[in-house]
Amino acid sequence: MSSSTVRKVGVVGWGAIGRVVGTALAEGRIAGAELVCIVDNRPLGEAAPARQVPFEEALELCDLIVEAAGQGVVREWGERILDSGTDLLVASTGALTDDELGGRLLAAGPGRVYFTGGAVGGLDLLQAARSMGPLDEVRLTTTKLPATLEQPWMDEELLTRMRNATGPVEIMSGTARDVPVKFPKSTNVAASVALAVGDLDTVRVQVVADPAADRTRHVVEASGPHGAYRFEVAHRPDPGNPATSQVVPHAVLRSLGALAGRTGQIL
Ligand SMILES: NC(=O)C1=CN([C@@H]2O[C@H](COP(=O)(O)OP(=O)(O)OC[C@H]3O[C@@H](n4cnc5c(N)ncnc54)[C@H](O)[C@@H]3O)[C@@H](O)[C@H]2O)C=CC1
Ligand SMILES: O=C([O-])CC(=O)C(=O)O
Repeated sequence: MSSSTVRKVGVVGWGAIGRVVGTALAEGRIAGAELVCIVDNRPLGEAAPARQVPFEEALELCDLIVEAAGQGVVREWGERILDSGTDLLVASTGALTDDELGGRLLAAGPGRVYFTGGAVGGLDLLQAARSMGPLDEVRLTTTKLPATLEQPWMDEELLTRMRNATGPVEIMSGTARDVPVKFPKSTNVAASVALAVGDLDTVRVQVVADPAADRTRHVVEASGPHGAYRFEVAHRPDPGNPATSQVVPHAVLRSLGALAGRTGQIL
């Protein structure tokens, strides 16, 4: 592949996802893509495999930015990235619960916006099913360790119930519009399912804290005029950041492989 076709990638967020993604890129493990720079709001020190740069500089250096930092970065920078002509691969899909932002990102350009499947599977099939007509019912149940679900808005009563739980405790139920706003680092999957089925309000989400959840579980159940679908995953959490499942950076790398033009894989 000539150097002009190699995607110049910047990783925003050097955490559980970004480190694995950036390291694989720096080691040349994704054909057609190279790591050019890293953006993070903390100093990274010398061990990072590429230069840490301010966001504005990343826009000049890269033609593809991987967001692995949080919903706030998508809100603050998404449109500017796309308007500069740089493509954007989003991990924090929960930012798209804001219809207005979603509309602006999808309309922005010349850069193009992509979403990784992240921690959840079956999105390709749900998109295919929805192309035949709207799904009637979609449910997501996410079960995680209680500590990964604690939020600043929770009152003492709820925190105590979660911390003292001896079995599963439902801590929120709502739609894919409501839930990712309340658990911004933990329920992006709800927004990803909604992106696939094309409707935030149809997706009913239940968030469960379970002290026995040594695996993070996402169960998607959907039905419509053309069939019924059920996908269940049970992921080992990242040891450094148990809110994120270990597989997520590898899902991002798979998305990057597709964007960089690798052949022979399932899209
Ligand atoms: N789509 C999916 O299935 C999943 C999506 N996510 C999303 O990915 C995000 C990142 O996940 P992790 O790597 O596990 O988080 P992490 O907390 O381990 O790392 C985030 C990194 O981003 C940096 N950061 C935060 N805000 C920033 C800003 N404004 N500017 C620059 N750097 C900033 C932090 O300093 C940190 O180094 C999560 O917040 C979540 O929104 C996480 C898991 C699954
Ligand atoms: O990693 C996971 O299993 C899911 C997650 O954190 C999210 O949806 O934000």
